[in-house]
Amino acid sequence: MRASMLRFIKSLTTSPSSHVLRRGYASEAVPERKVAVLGAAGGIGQPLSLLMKLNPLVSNLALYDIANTPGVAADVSHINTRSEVVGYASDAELGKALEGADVVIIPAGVPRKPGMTRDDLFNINAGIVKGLCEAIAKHCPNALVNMISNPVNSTVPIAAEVFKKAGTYDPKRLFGVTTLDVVRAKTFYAGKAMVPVAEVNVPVVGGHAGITILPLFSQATPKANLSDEVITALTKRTQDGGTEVVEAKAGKGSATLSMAYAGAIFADACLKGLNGVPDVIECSFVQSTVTELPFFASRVRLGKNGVEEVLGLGPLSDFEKEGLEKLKPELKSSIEKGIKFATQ
Ligand SMILES: NC(=O)C1=CN([C@@H]2O[C@H](COP(=O)(O)OP(=O)(O)OC[C@H]3O[C@@H](n4cnc5c(N)ncnc54)[C@H](O)[C@@H]3O)[C@@H](O)[C@H]2O)C=CC1
Ligand SMILES: O=C([O-])CC(=O)C(=O)O
Repeated sequence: MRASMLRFIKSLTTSPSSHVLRRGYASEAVPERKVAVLGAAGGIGQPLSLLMKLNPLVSNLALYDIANTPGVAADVSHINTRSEVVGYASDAELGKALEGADVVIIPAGVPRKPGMTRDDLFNINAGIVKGLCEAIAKHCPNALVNMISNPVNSTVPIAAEVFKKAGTYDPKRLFGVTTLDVVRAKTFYAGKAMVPVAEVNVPVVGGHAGITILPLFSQATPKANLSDEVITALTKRTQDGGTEVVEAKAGKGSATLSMAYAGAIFADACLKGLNGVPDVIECSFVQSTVTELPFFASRVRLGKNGVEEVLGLGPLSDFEKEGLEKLKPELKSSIEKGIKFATQ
């Protein structure tokens, strides 16, 4: 997945776009696909919009934000790639931004500052996500929704409840984006295992906050003989990856560039699935029966209707089994908090 993303970015800088459209994404003509980014002018939204503009699977790119959209949309629209770009700048234009969207990516909302948990964002972001999901239910109920706004462990259940209330809920079409956890786990593992990072695969399961993020390094490939101490340290660094960036940015927000990259990888996977590309698998926080919790992140096979199959956890080490039991109470309460907010 990552290799193909790098390939298409490289191809865009060396080839005319008509040429790019014929490259390896599908054997037949590439279908029209509309992607809407909600929160497009933000720290994540801007580089994510750029990356979606570079994606040859996108034919229409709708950029929506409540502030600074016209500048971002004008800027991105000058790039000579396939998609047509339209900016939507106010609540009144949200419906038009969403109409006909195949994939809606939501990085709208406030980011953390040092000392905050993701849950501290709940009071502001829950309301933002609820409003945006009500509009999605109305204007593009069949879209695949990629939820980036934190706390993901609660915003995904909020979205599900909003869609249930509107009568449009399809669990196959709602995704919490946890790809950044996978991106980090791959990078950190490659550094310790001394293997080429592009070849690394590591599933990350659970949720997207602190100890609810559970990287399964026992299943990492290429295999490496890492000590228990190193695995413990790698696990902690992956769980604290967001905080590492928040602290380094010292009050100027959280991960934006690596998140845009991760969001673009996940949206690309959704588009490939919609287009019928086989064996597209990514980790995501989805409605799940993998554990007793109603939502859980694990590997998911993507297809023409969104989630084709939620894959199981596979064999876990004792350390991972312990981590799984430890994360459940926190994840459960974050899920319940989201459901309560949306149903009250
Ligand atoms: N899932 C993940 O792995 C990650 C999630 N995040 C989360 O993504 C969210 C956004 O982060 P940043 O882009 O850094 O924040 P930011 O503050 O730079 O950008 C947020 C954007 O959302 C816009 N916005 C606010 N309310 C809106 C609404 N009702 N409709 C449309 N747009 C609206 C703002 O105008 C702003 O442009 C945060 O909640 C952050 O915690 C961040 C990194 C990783
Ligand atoms: O840590 C944060 O607040 C942002 C985030 O979710 C991440 O970087 O994983």
